[in-house]
Amino acid sequence: MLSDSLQVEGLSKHFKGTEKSVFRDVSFSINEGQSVALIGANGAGKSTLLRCCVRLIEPDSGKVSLSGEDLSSKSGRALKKARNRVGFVFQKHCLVPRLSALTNVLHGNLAHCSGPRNWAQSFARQEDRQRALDCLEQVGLADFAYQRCDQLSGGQSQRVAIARALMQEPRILFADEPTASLDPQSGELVMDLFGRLSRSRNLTVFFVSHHVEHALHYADRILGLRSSELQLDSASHSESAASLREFYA
Ligand SMILES: Nc1ncnc2c1ncn2[C@@H]1O[C@H](COP(=O)(O)OP(=O)(O)OP(=O)(O)O)[C@@H](O)[C@H]1O
Repeated sequence: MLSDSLQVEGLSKHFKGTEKSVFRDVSFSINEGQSVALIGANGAGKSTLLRCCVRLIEPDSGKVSLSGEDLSSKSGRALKKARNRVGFVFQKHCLVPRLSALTNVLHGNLAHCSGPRNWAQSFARQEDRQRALDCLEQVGLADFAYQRCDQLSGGQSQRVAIARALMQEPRILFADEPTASLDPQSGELVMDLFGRLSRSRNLTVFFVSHHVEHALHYADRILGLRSSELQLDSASHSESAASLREFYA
């Protein structure tokens, strides 16, 4: 499986009409197959940074590259194509509730399709349906393929959202507080899944979390945003729950 590295150089963002910059001059890089956690207090700028990395939010300055390919200079179709290499999992899983798990996962393939957007409902090719079933199998939900998503629990829904991201065949996965709405056990399941995917597919994973234990256990490296700066970039084995909690003080 191909995976991407991420290089971020001197990224800054200031929203118009607000007093101070969300972050200034942030630089870091993530190697292929690495799992990296981003921590920081509420409002520190974690979601904004994640989105600026793929220009879902436009940074004011700085450069972002995927495996050395500069995203900052791209626009239109070229930017969309590069972005298709990035899978996104959000805190709110954004599934279509009345559709089955399988159809929602098939939507992950839309980025690679040129035909009409409603094809996924009934005209998916057999090989795509099989691939979607395989993605559901990987997240342990093969038996729920034909269940409507509004009949799934929060943890199951989040795993469908991960299967949808996998359907896109991403080379790097961004996850923004993927366990925020889950109970501790479902949260562990989802994080275990990221760990497994990172190892088995050599998938690069960049996730935001408020759980210092998740950051310590599931990430190779931990980044921390505070006072508009990247103040922590450290191997997780050099940190402890106490040292990370201090970061929130
Ligand atoms: N579109 C926007 N316009 C103006 N300000 C914004 C916008 N989006 C975010 N902000 C501000 O930028 C700051 C960082 O927000 P962001 O959501 O990135 O923080 P966060 O670290 O992800 O927070 P949380 O842990 O609460 O999810 C906040 O002060 C927020 O109010």
